[in-house]
Amino acid sequence: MTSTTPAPIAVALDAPDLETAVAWARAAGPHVRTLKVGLELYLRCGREAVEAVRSASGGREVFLDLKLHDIPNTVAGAVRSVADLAPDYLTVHAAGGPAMVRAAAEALPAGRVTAVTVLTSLSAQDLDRIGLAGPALDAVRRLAALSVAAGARALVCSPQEVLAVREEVGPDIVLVTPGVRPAGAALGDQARVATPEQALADGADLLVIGRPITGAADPGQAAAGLAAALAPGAR
Ligand SMILES: O=c1ccn([C@@H]2O[C@H](COP(=O)(O)O)[C@@H](O)[C@H]2O)c(=O)[nH]1
Repeated sequence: MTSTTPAPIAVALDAPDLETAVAWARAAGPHVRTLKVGLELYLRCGREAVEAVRSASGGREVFLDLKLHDIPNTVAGAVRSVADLAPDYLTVHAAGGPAMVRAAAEALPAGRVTAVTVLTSLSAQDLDRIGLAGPALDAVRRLAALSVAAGARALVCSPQEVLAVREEVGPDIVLVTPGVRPAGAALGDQARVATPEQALADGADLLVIGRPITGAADPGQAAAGLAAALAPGAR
C-alpha cells in the first residue's frame, strides 16, 4: 500500500547500522513526509547516512537530529559542517540560550533550525530534580518564545504542550512532537506523551515516531497503517 499524500510523520531511524536504517527508510518512505537521522546513526555512519537515507526514501525530507548544545561559536561551526547536507530540519537545544540559537540559525539560512525545548523523556519529577521547578509547560513556553525570537523556525515540544506553544508562537513556526504513541503502544523511555491523533488535533505539524514503526515486524506496514489512520478523511 502506498499513501498518495505522505503523512506528517518523521520516522526516527535509530538504527545500529546503515543497512538497517536504509531498509527502514525504503519501507516507510512511501508513507511519510520525513526521515529522521539521530545521534545513534549519525555518530556511527556520519554524513553517508544522510545521503543514503534521502536516496532510499525517494527524496523525502531529512531531519538531522543532532541536538547541538555548546557555546555559540562552536555551534555555528558545527552547523556549517553539516549545512551542505541540506537538512530540512537541524536540532539544537533551546537551553543553549538565545545567542547559541541565533548563531545556528545564521549558519543554516536555507534549513530550519529546530529548537528542542524540554526533552519528552523528562517527567515533572525529573524536571524538579534538575532544578527546573514548576510545570514542564512553563519551561517549554519560555524556551519556545526565546528560540523563535532568536531565529528558530521550528520547535520540538511534547504533544502535551503543543496547544500552548502554538498560542505562544503563532501559526508560522513548525511544531514537531516526539513522545507520540498510538493507543496501547509501549511508552519506553518517553514520559510526556499523547496519541498521534491527539497531537495533530492540538496543532502539531510533524510527529516524530520511532519504535512504534521501526520495532514492528513489518515497519513498512506499520508506517502505512499510521498514515492511513491519520489521513484527513480518517480522523
Ligand atoms: O524531546 C525529544 C527530542 C527528540 N526525541 C527523539 O525522537 C525520537 C523518538 O523515538 P521513539 O522511538 O518514538 O521514542 C528519538 O529519536 C529521540 O531521540 C525525543 O524522543 N524527544
